[in-house]
Amino acid sequence: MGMKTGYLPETVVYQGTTNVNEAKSLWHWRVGTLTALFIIDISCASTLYNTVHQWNPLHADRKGFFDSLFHFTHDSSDLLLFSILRMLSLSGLAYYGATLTWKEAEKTERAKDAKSLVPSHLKCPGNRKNESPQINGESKDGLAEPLLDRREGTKLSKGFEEWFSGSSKKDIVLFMVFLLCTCFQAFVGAKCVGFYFDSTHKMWGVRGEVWQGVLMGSQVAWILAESCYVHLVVDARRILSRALCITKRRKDKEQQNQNLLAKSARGLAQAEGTLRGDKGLKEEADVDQNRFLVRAISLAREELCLILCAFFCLAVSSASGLLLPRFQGSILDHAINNDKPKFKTEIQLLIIFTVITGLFEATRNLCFTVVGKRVLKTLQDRLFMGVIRQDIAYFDGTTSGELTSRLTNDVSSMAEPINWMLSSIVRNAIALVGAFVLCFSISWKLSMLAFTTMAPIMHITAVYSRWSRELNRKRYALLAEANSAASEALGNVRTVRALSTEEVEIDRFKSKTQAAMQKGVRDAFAYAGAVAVNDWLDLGASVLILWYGGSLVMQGRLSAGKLITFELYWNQIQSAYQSIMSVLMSLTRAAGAAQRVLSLVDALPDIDPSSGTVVSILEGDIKLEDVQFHYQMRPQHPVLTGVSLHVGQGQVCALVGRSGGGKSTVVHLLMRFYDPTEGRILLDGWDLKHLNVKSVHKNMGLVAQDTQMFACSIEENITYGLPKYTVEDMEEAARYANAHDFIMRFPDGYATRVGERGVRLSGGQRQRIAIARMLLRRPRVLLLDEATSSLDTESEALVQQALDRLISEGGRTVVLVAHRLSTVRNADMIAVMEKGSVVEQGKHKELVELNGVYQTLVRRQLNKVKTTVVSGSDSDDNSDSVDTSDSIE
Ligand SMILES: Nc1ncnc2c1ncn2[C@@H]1O[C@H](COP(=O)(O)OP(=O)(O)OP(=O)(O)O)[C@@H](O)[C@H]1O
Repeated sequence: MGMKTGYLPETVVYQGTTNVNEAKSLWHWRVGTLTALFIIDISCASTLYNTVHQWNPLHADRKGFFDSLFHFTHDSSDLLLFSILRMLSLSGLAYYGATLTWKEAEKTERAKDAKSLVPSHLKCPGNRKNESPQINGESKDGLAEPLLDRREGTKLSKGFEEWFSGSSKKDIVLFMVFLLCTCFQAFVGAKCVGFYFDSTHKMWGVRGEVWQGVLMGSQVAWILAESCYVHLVVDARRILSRALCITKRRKDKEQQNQNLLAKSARGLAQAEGTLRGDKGLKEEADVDQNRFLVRAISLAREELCLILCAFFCLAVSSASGLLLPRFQGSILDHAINNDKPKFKTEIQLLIIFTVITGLFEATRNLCFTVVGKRVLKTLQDRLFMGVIRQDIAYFDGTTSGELTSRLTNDVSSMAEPINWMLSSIVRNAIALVGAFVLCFSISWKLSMLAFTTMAPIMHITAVYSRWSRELNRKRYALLAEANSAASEALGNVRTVRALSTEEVEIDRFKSKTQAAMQKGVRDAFAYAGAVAVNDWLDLGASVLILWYGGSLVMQGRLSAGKLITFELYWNQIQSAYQSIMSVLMSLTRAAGAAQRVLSLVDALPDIDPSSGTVVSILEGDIKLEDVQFHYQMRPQHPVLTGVSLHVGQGQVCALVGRSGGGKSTVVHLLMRFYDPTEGRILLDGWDLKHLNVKSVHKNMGLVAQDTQMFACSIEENITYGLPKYTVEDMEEAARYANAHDFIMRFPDGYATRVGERGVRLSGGQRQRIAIARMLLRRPRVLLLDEATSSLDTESEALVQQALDRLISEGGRTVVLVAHRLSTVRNADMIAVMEKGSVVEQGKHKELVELNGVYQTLVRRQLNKVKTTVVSGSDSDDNSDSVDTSDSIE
């Protein structure tokens, strides 16, 4: 089951419950549950009230403290009273939370309609044009209060803000509700086991016991219903904290609000580390432990044979394991009764079943561990596939450190619980249910009493899980930031050393790990607290069992062996429950990591490299029609504002202009790293958007400004991505790029390893290898983005020679971001770019005669050359990309 990943408006990241209808349906569902519970509760209590019963007559003569406390007569009016009290308090709180939820969610909904105020590229979904809400001031109905909500620093309506101000207040209320339910649970439990039904009224006796059972069962449900209240509050907050909303109407503040809204929207649109495609931000669906469980199971499905084998072993070991306490109890009974033959048989059976259990347990463990390891591998592969296919826009908004963290930390955190979850959950679930049934078969009253502690334990675990999930999500994000800081520092280690900023980098790294550690410690404290309270409750249950079970033994209504069997089953239930809980808790912890992993595994890129029409050979006719573009990380800064350009087949087009004019961006769009925001790019008359990117790239060669090398040999770098090649071809390409000679001077020749990102080569050498790589592919369209920028004058001349040769061969369309005037001068067409558009276009001579930007550009550079020659120093102004190393005259 995959998570849906849909587009979001650029302004808002919605997650989970986001609209009023959903909030209302949640509310209805939960209120329905509460009402049903209340009806069961009241009917049981009133039925018991009318049933002939009394406090256990065996205790009638006692006059201790507890006896006076629990000195019930025939009626159980106290039960009724408690039911009503509890129902009123819990429902009242839930209702209050829900009412606020509605109000605020409706405000949010209305606020979304205010999108007409937002600039078109920052619009929210939904539209009701007849309202013009504002951020500050009063609404036309005078009801709404300032309501501009961001992830942090939420500014909500007064009542709601007050309600949520100080989470301690909320926690106290929740704790009180929990306490109320728990106390009542204990009270009803103690009272019910003490009921004695008049045996002369047989019908009443049976019914009474049934109602008694249902009433005690409903207690468990009641305590869990407390979570209803928590959910209402949490959902309300989620709705509010995830919506960007405005609610007011006041004309004189419209402009201010627009700016504020656009600013907030930009904040979200440019947020780093968020999932984005070429078309904008994407929704990362929440992964809670249930979803995680489902995904884990679907991942493990591929190992069906091993899993089936493991389940078979599990079934055998669980069944024989469940019988062990029975043997242990009856061995004790036979020992007490001095029944030697039966004693011997039972001992033999115990040994046989112990051996069987151990054997199948070990096999089960082995199978599940192997499955776990395979799942980890599948997950790692899928994540890497998911990451590498993302749009370039996604990589603009993230760091390699963050991605490495996902590939390492997050994947192993996610896979770790899967490892033992498979083996643990099912085994313990079987043990839990089996022991539960067997406990009831021994004594239902004893079971009822013992289970009164179950609901509080479940509640505490659930509260901790909720809290811990959020905390761990933040912890993993901090770890990713630490990773990012480390890889950035290590990637730029020369700059760090040159500027002696080691301490700065260490502090940066430490601050992240420290924050992550603090969150981990908080989690450890909370975990220890939850475990401690659960252990106490557990011990309390054991005391109850021994107290009530012991009195049953003393009355002769239960054998000592059965009491021991019960105790053993109870321990089994406890340990099975705790194991399940610790798996669920680790699932909770891992859910944060899972969200980060699965969001990427599921996210499909907007520009899918393998879809679209496949072209085998491109002619090389390029047309840009009114192309507009802005980068997502800077949506307010249009880079191309309407570029129209036609480069015919076999033509050479030089893009020149000031730095930042958008020349490289044109090259990026031609490579389809991004799609234009408006306008079209046509290749041989085909809209580039409809062509298969992979097939287009086979026909295109790009040499970019920043040469990218892999940490392998020179040969592997030159032939990168080619399934077949001959050494002759490779050497020819290297010769063409004037790289062969320097390569052969290395002792290992083409086998020389270049180090990470080619650090063992000079910039010029790297660039020549990149050119050789491109030449070997013999592309129909060459894109040269300042391909010789890192070369010294001598090697630049050599490389330029190679490029000129290639260009002069003809038949290839070349788009080059100009670096040398000689190349520019010879180009079939020169396009001068300024502020995102082509301001002049033509041949060198025509442009010089035009006396416009091009001429100014050239003239300024000529002056610069003269100044440099006169002063004998280099100019530090590199802002123009037409080099002056050649004279144009
Ligand atoms: N990935 C990116 N995200 C956001 N903005 C970007 C990105 N890449 C480039 N820009 C911005 O886009 C504008 C155009 O950049 P571009 O690299 O196309 O200019 P250029 O004309 O090639 O400059 P130069 O001659 O210096 O290489 C610049 O203002 C730059 O800051």
